[in-house]
Amino acid sequence: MIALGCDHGGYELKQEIIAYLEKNHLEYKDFGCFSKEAVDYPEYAKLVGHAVAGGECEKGILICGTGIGISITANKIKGVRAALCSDCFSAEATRLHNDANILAMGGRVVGAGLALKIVDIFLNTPFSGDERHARRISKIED
Ligand SMILES: O=C[C@H](O)[C@H](O)[C@H](O)COP(=O)(O)O
Repeated sequence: MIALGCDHGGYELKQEIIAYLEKNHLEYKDFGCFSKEAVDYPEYAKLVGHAVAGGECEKGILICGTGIGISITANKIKGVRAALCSDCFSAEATRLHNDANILAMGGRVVGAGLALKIVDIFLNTPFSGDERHARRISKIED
């Protein structure tokens, strides 16, 4: 199950991601927001962050205008490793090296074509399992 959340700056891109997930028969839970009306991104970062950290959802995707505020907020929740990505290399590396469990993007930064490629890579790249990366992640958790 993939947790989705956004603010008004990420709403349109989230709709594109929902279409992608549905096309690929991937289960998701949408925590809002549900329109382009202005809202406060910390509310949605909190909902998605807790859903992922608590185990209700395996991964999450958060989108605000830049992806910055929503990722800053999500990373304050213990157990969340949110990665702000605007390129494919980072999306792959953060899964391989950081075992990131939330992808953050900026709806005002990346176009839908690139964003969907980033989502695809993020969802389909496993953690490498390398000892050095596991050791560093455990230091994050500490
Ligand atoms: O980091 C914050 C996000 O990019 C927000 O989406 C952004 O600050 C919202 O800006 P505004 O209220 O001007 O639409």
